[in-house]
Amino acid sequence: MPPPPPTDPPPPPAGAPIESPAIRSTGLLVKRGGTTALDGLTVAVPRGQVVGLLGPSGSGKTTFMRAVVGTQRITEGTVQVLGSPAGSPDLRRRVGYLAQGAGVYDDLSVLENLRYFARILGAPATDPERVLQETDLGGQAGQLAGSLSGGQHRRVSLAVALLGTPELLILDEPTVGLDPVLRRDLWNLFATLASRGVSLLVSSHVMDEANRCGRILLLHEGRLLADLTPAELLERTGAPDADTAFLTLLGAT
Ligand SMILES: Nc1ncnc2c1ncn2[C@@H]1O[C@H](COP(=O)(O)OP(=O)(O)OP(=O)(O)O)[C@@H](O)[C@H]1O
Repeated sequence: MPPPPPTDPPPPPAGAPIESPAIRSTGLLVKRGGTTALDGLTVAVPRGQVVGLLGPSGSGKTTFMRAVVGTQRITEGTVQVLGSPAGSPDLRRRVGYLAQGAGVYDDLSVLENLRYFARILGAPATDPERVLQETDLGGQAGQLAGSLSGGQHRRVSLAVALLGTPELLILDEPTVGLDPVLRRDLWNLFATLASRGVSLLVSSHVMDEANRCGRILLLHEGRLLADLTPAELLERTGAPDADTAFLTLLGAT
């Protein structure tokens, strides 16, 4: 009998310590106004995977992402990103961030926007063309950003986040407003980037998208409800799909 073909190593079991994670937060407490947005969040995001950050509206996803990129004032705790404290100057070019409502210049064309941001980041001159193709915006290169559809506009912001080939991508709801074909294409792009070693943290409301992630972090009221693989999510809850599984977990708290 020939030996069985090599297979990928299995993902670490839930709760196993992760060596040298892309992101590690410890006891992260964030108060925004009178609200506790993150309530002592301790979590590790592994490298080289697509990690989904999921949870209901107001559960703290955006706040966590802001803490990771260093734009969120932290009340207590620490966040380490690629081995440095969040917000360190050396992380600026190593981390790409797609914020909710991320701004591009509406009075510049798509390509002009990308060239502008590439210059600021010191990205290679060939990068704008590359990210245009990756986000399927080649046909809109010369169009003013202000005249794009909502989904196209969102993809320009995503293209900006991809400039410079960052090691870590923080993408806050990148697939909002996109049709199913574009959503599928983007998740395929995320998987390709992860296979090249890029670490991705991707937030979503759409539980269905959990299935496209290597690992998922479920947030609820600023706390970590679960840290597991999509298969473990279904196994643990006995639910037929991610939506039902999440509702089951929420009901169990
Ligand atoms: N600028 C702010 N001032 C006060 N409270 C805020 C502010 N921004 C967010 N919050 C509160 O912090 C908590 C976490 O919000 P956050 O935006 O991180 O959640 P989210 O999971 O990203 O939600 P959504 O999916 O709706 O974007 C919520 O209770 C929210 O009301």
